Amino acid sequence: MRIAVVSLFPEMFSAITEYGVSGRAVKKGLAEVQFWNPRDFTQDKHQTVDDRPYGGGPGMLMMVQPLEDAILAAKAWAGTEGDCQVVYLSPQGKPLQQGLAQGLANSGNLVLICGRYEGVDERLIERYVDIEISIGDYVISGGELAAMVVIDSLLRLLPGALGHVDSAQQDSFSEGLLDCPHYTRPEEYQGQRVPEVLLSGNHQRIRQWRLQQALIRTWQRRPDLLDKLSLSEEQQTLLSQYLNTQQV
Ligand SMILES: CN1CCN(C(=O)c2nonc2N)CC1
Repeated sequence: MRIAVVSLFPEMFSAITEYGVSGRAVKKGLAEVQFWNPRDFTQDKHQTVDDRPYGGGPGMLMMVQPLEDAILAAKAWAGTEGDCQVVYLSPQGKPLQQGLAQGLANSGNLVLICGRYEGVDERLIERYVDIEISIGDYVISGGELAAMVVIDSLLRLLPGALGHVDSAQQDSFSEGLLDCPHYTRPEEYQGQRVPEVLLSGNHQRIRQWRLQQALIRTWQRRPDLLDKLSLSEEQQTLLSQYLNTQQV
């Protein structure tokens, strides 16, 4: 998988290309990440990359010519092996959720456009962008952090990225549920013991306990997620067992 990033600050991306699960995925060659900086495509001695908005108002936009030339170069690289999707990160985009991350991980190559200043000319979005993606209903200083969140969320889903094939499956949201509680040594910490079932060695009981805890946590913290799910018979039984103890 090739991921082309168009950004004025490519150095920021070492946070995901050089550390942790995402860094190991890149090192293993599960994905190639390359960068195209619009500043390298400027044609003036000052290397200007911003421009004033028509209609006035505060702030600047990314200058069209350097950005477009960077996008074309990125597409040329990302598009050489099959088709590629062009993503623009913005608060106006489709909210990033686990299903979208999985879809991106299963898709072909990607071009990620990171806006700065007040954003980019709408005509470039119309001409080149296949999907706008938002990481949340808030405004950050540029598209780079959002692009890193998108890249990290999809890299960990690539086959071979995680040590244990089940890890991604057991993550929060993998079945539309929040994650269950986790425990490690010591067995007793300041008077609090690890739940006995986790010490039992009974894998079926442990699986069921973890699933029930995930259902309870989702019911308590994100009932909106439960509303979207059609629970399996086992999931319904496990949640009902808990709710019956709560006189809900
Ligand atoms: C131009 N620039 C504005 C700020 N920005 C975001 O707030 C954002 N991106 O993706 N999800 C978000 N929220 C990125 C693009």
